[in-house]
Amino acid sequence: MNQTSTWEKVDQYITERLVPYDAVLENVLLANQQAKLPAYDVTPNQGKLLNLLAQLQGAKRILEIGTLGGYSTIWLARALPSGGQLVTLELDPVHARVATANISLAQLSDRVEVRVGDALDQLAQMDDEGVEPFDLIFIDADKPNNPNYLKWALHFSHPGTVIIGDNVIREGEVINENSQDPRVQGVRQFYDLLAEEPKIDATAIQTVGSKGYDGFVLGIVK
Ligand SMILES: C[S@@+](CC[C@H](N)C(=O)[O-])C[C@H]1O[C@@H](n2cnc3c(N)ncnc32)[C@H](O)[C@@H]1O
Repeated sequence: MNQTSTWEKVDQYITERLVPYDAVLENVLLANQQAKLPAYDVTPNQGKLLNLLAQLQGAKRILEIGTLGGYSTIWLARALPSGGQLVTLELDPVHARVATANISLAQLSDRVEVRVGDALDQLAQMDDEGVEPFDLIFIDADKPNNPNYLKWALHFSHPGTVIIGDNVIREGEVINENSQDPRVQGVRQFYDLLAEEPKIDATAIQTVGSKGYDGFVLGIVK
């Protein structure tokens, strides 16, 4: 048995025991498939981890960069207390439309705002609007922009804000300094920035993602 398949089998074992079947989330994935969205959503086990981290943090305000069909959005928004708010940023209007319908299906429209457009433009606009800091920020969009998203995440944070970044292992390619893949290089710069940034304390955990062996960066703003 190779390493990746062992990880996948263990992940399946954990999911079967600790992530109960959820009709809404299953329908969300079906709607994404029917709308031909790429299947880049977090896995059920990763979704549950996001939900638990938001609960552990007591997050009342969450920012997500990269919505797709809203699968991770729903996991995160379910952790919000009443009156809580989640803002999610998505470039593709088709993805945003599917996500909006899925969020409505999950009965979370009252607490989720889907903002359509390039995330860097949206973040600058949010700054102009004087949007308040967030308690938890999930970065999961175009990986070459991860260093820019981290800078914005720090800008929209307060001491104690949790910052999470997805796809930071990339089947182990992250350790290939000569990789020609701009996503790998974006993630490597993300690590470099985290390492040199005194405002954040971070590490990464290896998990199984939608495309196999992958992981999350987890950080807390000092
Ligand atoms: C990996 S998917 C997000 C998956 C989602 N977080 C989930 O787990 O269900 C990345 C999303 O980021 C969006 N995206 C890519 N570049 C973007 C950009 N510059 N600004 C905003 N969204 C972007 C893509 O269209 C895609 O829907």
